[in-house]
Amino acid sequence: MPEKLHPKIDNGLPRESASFAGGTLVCACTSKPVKVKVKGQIAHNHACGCTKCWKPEGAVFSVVAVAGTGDVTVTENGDKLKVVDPSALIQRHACTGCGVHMHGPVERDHAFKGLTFIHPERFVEDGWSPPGFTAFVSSIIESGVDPKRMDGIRAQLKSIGLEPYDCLNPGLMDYIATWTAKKSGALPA
Ligand SMILES: N[C@@H](CCC(=O)N[C@@H](CS)C(=O)NCC(=O)O)C(=O)O
Ligand SMILES: [Zn+2]
Ligand SMILES: [Zn+2]
Repeated sequence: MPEKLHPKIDNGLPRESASFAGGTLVCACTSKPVKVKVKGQIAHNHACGCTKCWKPEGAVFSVVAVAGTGDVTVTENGDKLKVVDPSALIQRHACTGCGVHMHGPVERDHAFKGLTFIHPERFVEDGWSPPGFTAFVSSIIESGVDPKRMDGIRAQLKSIGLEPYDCLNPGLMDYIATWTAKKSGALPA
């Protein structure tokens, strides 16, 4: 019996459209929903098993991607947003009505500064770039997943083409390490 991991990955991955030029993220409130406009295609979309990213009801993983912070604008009912954890790297702005995280800019001095994390399943439009890997897989245990299920979950992720990693994928880990090395002087800036 396959595990239910996330509604957007359990029944085939969403299809990217070359004509997708951005769209509107909408929260789950039936009245006065928060709306966030994103310009252009998203990048580095992936499933994330960490405890901090917003997941829909019943999902084991979140689906999360980035856009340039300058391309992300709250357009409606932004007064409902509140930062979940002001001390976190990602400033996750959650809707106080429904709990959906609507945008999460990185403003601190970090390799990801200038990027905003978003949950593309909240786009009204189709055509956004699908997830390409899975991050923080071991972290699902912190949400209460029995460690005995891990082999099966990792095998399932591989079978759907979302290679499981226990941190980020090698490309992003190398990117962060390069930024850190340039900052410390271990590599030339
Ligand atoms: N094991 C931890 C991992 C948390 C974590 O490091 N999450 C990653 C992936 S979203 C991150 O970049 N966090 C930065 C932040 O939460 O601001 C958990 O599940 O809570
Ligand atoms: Zn809401
Ligand atoms: Zn996460």
